[in-house]
Amino acid sequence: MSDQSPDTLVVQGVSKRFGSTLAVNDASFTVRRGELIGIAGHNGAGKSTILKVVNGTIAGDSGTVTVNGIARSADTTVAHPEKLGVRTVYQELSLCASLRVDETAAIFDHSARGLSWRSTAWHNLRTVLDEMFPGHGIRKDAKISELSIARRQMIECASTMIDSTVRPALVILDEPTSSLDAASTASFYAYLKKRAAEGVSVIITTHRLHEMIDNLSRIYVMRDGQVLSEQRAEGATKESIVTAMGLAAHESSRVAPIADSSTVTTTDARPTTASEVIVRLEQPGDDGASEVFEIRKGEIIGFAGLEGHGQLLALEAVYRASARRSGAVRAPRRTAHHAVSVTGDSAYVSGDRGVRGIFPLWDVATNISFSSLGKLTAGGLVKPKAEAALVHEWYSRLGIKGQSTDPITSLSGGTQQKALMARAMAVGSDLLLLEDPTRGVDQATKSEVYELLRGQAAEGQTIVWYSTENEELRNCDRVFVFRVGKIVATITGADATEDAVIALSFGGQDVAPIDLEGAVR
Ligand SMILES: Nc1ncnc2c1ncn2[C@@H]1O[C@H](COP(=O)(O)OP(=O)(O)OP(=O)(O)O)[C@@H](O)[C@H]1O
Repeated sequence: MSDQSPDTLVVQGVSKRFGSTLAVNDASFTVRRGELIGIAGHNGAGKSTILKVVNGTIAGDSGTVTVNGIARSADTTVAHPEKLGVRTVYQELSLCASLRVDETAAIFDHSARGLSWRSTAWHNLRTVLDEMFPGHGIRKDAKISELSIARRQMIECASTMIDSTVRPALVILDEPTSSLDAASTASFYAYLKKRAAEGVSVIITTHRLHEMIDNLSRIYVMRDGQVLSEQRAEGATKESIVTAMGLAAHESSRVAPIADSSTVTTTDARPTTASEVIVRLEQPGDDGASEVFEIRKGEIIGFAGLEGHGQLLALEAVYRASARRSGAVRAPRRTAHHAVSVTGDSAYVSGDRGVRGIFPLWDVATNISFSSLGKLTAGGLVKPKAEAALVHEWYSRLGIKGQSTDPITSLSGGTQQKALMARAMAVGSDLLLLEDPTRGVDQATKSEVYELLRGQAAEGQTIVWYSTENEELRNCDRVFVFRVGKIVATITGADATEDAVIALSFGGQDVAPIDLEGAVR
């Protein structure tokens, strides 16, 4: 890039307060033309807030924001940031559930006019989607409500790059890959690098720190509202970023040593103990005989694979097959690929916290205690002290910050996720079913969550854990890898490296387009 080009973004001295919370404190940073930069920080550090002040969605209290040489006071909002070439993907996805994909595309694409507006908009969106996420499998007539969270995330990301009436100059991506698998994430960053070379500037926040290090040029680190340091991505390490965030730079102690993927064992990864079988998944084998996969009491099992290959369908089937009471058994549940039976009750942490997770009108405490009210009740009335004690316990176990009487929506995204984890873990069910449970959660808390899960498992709770973050699968005892709806490999957690999981997901061959989950989630 020419040194003569003006910086795409200059943020100077921006502050923003919500009541007693100083969310952003005198923050300054710069993004040059064609740069991919990251903003890292602990949950609640102020990342989403500063980005909303930059795009003018919310008014700051002080400071200035200069986009492409045009300065404005940070205390003014902007009605149409896209007219300034500023596009944003928010952490909480914002697509309208009742629209079709092509109708959704037209909202972002102001060049889609006239009788053929739908097809113009779809053509422009699909052009980006095909390059950003090859094999995305998204149809123009699908309703947004029918799409998985990963596919909605893909649509939001692609929509920022459509060359509409005003070309994108600054693209702001708040946790854009939090539901994407490794293959989609890799193609996404390859696309961003190409657009950056054409002059588009990009700001990304993510708690997947290795993504920042591998793909961006500079990383700003926020801590308690302040932009405290800047690191060149080349040379930065996870530890250097976590330390700058002010978090203990401890990796999970039990994470297994990285195995050589050539030695991955796929045939003999059976549970080592002979404890009670809690989940039984049966699927037809290639030779017509059925294959049975058992999950035993106290095991941590990962469900892995490329997005949309049946992991979530299986996880939901396990949930639906579980009983209302601990220890009870229900009739097996049949899906297209599996017959599932479960002994005992379960609690489920949804990966789609905006739609299937939080109760947005309730306070934090009620969001946490809701699923445990049965054990907090006497004579039909909730015991306030017992409820407060439960909320207090989980606040401290997961390091939740913020008043428990505040609306859940006033918490940062990662902190809301912690509240959802607390809700499910507090139930004390036989089975804990996790769908990308650490989505948006910072590195230090992740390590604590991993430890908590191991503690729960040691006490006899069985955990089934779907994750798009292959790195965290190493915390599992065993990992089931799915391809085209079926379990194709079972490996030990120690063998579950990113390379091994990807290799098994593809199975050394082209897999069918990812379209198993889309129509049902
Ligand atoms: N609308 C709001 N009302 C009240 N407080 C808010 C509001 N939005 C954000 N906050 C507070 O501002 C602080 C910064 O939140 P922000 O969402 O910017 O953090 P973040 O760095 O993006 O966190 P995360 O990594 O969890 O997404 C938090 O303490 C949060 O509770």
